[in-house]
Amino acid sequence: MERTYIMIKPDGVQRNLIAPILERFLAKGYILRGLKFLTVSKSLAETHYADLSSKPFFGALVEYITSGPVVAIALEGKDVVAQGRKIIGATNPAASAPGTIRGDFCIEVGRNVIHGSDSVESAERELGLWFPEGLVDNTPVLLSQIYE
Ligand SMILES: Nc1ncnc2c1ncn2[C@@H]1O[C@H](COP(=O)(O)OP(=O)(O)OP(=O)(O)O)[C@@H](O)[C@H]1O
Repeated sequence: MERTYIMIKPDGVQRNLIAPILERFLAKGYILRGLKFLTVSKSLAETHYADLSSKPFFGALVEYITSGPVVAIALEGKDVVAQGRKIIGATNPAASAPGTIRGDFCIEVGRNVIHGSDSVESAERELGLWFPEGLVDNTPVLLSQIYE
């Protein structure tokens, strides 16, 4: 089944949003396949955001992501990449709908509390980067109550 990479950014961790953010994905029914609390090196941050290296905010973005520990999360589920992005909301919280994570928990684009892969291909690349050891086998016994 499809997988995605979600990351609670340093501001989300510092603002004690780990539990409420995780709750939204797990209550929905997505399966947890990886969970890690770690400090991010500059090189990992630069590799993760390599696509944005020419943007004027790249330096500030790397500084932000390395400013404190993050929570790295691997989730699995039907259409989890696109649905996960909906749960997260628009990149700029000013445009994120209420009810989304960014719409409910943050104000500025440079402090938008969470990351979610934007395509199945980026998800696989990012999961390889953040979980090089592989994911955890985790098949909930209640799977038939989530999927028909
Ligand atoms: N104009 C900007 N000014 C400052 N930071 C920005 C700006 N645009 C994007 N960012 C930061 O860079 C991150 C990556 O930007 P991207 O365009 O990939 O958005 P995204 O895919 O919604 O976000 P993410 O990759 O974090 O899920 C954003 O989440 C935000 O933290």
